[in-house]
Amino acid sequence: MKYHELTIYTTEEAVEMISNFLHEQGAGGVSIEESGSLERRRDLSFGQWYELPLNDIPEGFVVMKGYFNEDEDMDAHVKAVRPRIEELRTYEIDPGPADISVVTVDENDWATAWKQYFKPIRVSERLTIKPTWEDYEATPEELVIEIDPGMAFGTGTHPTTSLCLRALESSIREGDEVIDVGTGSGILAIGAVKLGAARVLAVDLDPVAVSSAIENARLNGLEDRIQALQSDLLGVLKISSGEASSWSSESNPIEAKVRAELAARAVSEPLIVGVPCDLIVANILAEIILLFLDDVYAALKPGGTYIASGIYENKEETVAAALLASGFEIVDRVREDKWIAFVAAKPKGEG
Ligand SMILES: C[S@@+](CC[C@H](N)C(=O)[O-])C[C@H]1O[C@@H](n2cnc3c(N)ncnc32)[C@H](O)[C@@H]1O
Repeated sequence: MKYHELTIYTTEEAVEMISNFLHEQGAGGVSIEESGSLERRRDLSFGQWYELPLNDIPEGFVVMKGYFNEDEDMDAHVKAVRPRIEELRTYEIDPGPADISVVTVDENDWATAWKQYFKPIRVSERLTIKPTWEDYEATPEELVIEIDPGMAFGTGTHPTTSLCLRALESSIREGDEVIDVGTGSGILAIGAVKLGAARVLAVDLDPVAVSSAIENARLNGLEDRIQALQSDLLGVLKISSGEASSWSSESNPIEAKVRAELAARAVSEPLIVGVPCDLIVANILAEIILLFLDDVYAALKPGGTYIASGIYENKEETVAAALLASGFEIVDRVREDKWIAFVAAKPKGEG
């Protein structure tokens, strides 16, 4: 299968806006190559992210790539995006040269090109992430997460992921039942079990991520303790409890599909995590975190922990206020680069 790759040469200050434009045009993923950086930053809503070699992009500039399906009308997308980028200048955001080009790439090249830059990495005191294709000799106290993220987000080297893994390391108690929302490659679910969780329900809206999480759970020998399902946020809990009042199959086709699947497998595959559970972790965008705080609160036991990541510094106070308004206590804020993860607790004695 082939993809169109739309490339825009622009500035760091315009990145967030242009990324939104590309998503609004229907890009399935966006990658960002920065000056002197080893990283492509994460896609802002879909979750694609991978590493690149050092490059010669000047300081302050970036190369963004939006990925579109083969059958998309790329001329129309370029026509739609170009004036919106130019309009940024009227808001005193400088998009730089904003050159746009389109090439068609083979999915296989795209899906595997990053692999050579993904190496074993120690992300916390005890956890090391190891690509499945690399040799690595772990020390006895190290917990190794084997990962082949494929097309799903979650190599563990992105700050939003490593913040979650560190927060999990300090929060998980032996035998905890955990839900991982937006599991991507399943990296946090696997990390949670390695750190002592009894079982993890791992959900993602993207079926590619669900398959990747299932495969990675298997690679780590944890298929009995990690259940990966497609779900829009915590929608799967409502389906399994038979409570479907807040949405209908017409308005949410994914949930309709999941409901049908669960109904078909209801006897053979009930949810492996009891709700309310001990800990929920979500590494998704701040905007999405804000959408389902009440559902997270309801799905946690009193005294339970919520680790919320994927929050860029400009959204820190909005998320903090929303957590408090939903009834959570903020236990900790951890940061890396300009990303923040919150560790919050549902107060003991709350129903
Ligand atoms: C930033 S990635 C996190 C992946 C992994 N948990 C990690 O920490 O590296 C965010 C993930 O959330 C998923 N996602 C986005 N919106 C979602 C939604 N409404 N419901 C469930 N998952 C969603 C994306 O498909 C993506 O896999």
